[in-house]
Amino acid sequence: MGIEIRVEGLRKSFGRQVVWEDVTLTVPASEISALLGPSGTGKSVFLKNLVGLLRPDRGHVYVDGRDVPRVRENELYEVRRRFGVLFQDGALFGSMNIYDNIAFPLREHTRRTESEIRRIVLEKMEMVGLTGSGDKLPGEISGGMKKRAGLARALVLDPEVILADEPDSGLDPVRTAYLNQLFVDLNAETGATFLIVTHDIGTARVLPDNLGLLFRRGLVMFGPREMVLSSTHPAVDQFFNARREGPIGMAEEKDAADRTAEGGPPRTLPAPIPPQLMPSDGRVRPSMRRPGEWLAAHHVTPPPGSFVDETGRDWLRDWDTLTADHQRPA
Ligand SMILES: Nc1ncnc2c1ncn2[C@@H]1O[C@H](COP(=O)(O)OP(=O)(O)OP(=O)(O)O)[C@@H](O)[C@H]1O
Repeated sequence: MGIEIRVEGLRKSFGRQVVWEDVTLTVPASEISALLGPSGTGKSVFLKNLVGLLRPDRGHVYVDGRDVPRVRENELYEVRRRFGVLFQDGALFGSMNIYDNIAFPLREHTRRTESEIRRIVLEKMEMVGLTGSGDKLPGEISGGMKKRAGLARALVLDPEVILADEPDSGLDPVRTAYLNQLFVDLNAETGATFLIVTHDIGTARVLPDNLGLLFRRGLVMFGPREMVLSSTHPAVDQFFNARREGPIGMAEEKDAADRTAEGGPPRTLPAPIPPQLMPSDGRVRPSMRRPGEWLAAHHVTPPPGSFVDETGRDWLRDWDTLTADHQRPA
């Protein structure tokens, strides 16, 4: 099962450059959360602070009662064991085949026998769809396969939290859709907490239970997907609707406060909220909310056309029928 990560008043700078300050949020246990933000807003730095690879200037990161920035070096190892981290490029060892790459954390951090290791590695390879590719070197496989190999390696120690830094960067839309489905399926199967950094608004709109946006040295918003996708906050609306008008500029130095006035109010309605991805094996994830649940509870009207999928099915209206079908064994 997953664990929650509670972040309080976190600040990080490099020299005189403040990356972000006063970041406070709770990444809920066993849910899928995604963190977005313009380039350079410190998303990768944030993930590194969670696992103690970087130390914040101040603030707390509570993981199961331990405050990560303040644990001793030997305790840090215990904390890190609970995380599986998928780095941007998969971070595979180029000279090792895929099997040995995936087996690496087990050989390094456990006393398991080679036959136990083999069972675990083959199981994780099957989970990510890499069965039969164990003998290949990283240089011989595609970018998408490298990401899945990195994911399998992140899974071998059965982590309670999975952090993935731009797992979809460089992938075509079809591979991205498969990878997103894989995240949903893994979350349903393992119950781990997922925090995914992505630039892909398509991913952000359909994959997570919760969404966050980093901008202007802070966390602008973090909360349920429906809340963020229906928000009228200028930066949130601009980012998740990919608009030019709004406070976010071409480069960080153009992200000046007065851009809101410059851009003026958005001239078009926000995009409809799509239905969330469901596990492919017919399960319903515990954190999966009814479409429109958050909106109804907060008296927010969703943008027109929301919750209708590409086949024209209306998930808001027909949720009971659609999920009844979904849960019926094939
Ligand atoms: N070890 C470091 N030393 C100094 N500065 C750093 C270090 N790591 C990151 N930075 C700076 O911190 C800022 C945030 O970097 P980070 O990689 O977290 O951004 P990001 O939001 O993940 O960007 P992108 O979306 O482009 O990947 C950048 O200005 C970067 O140059």
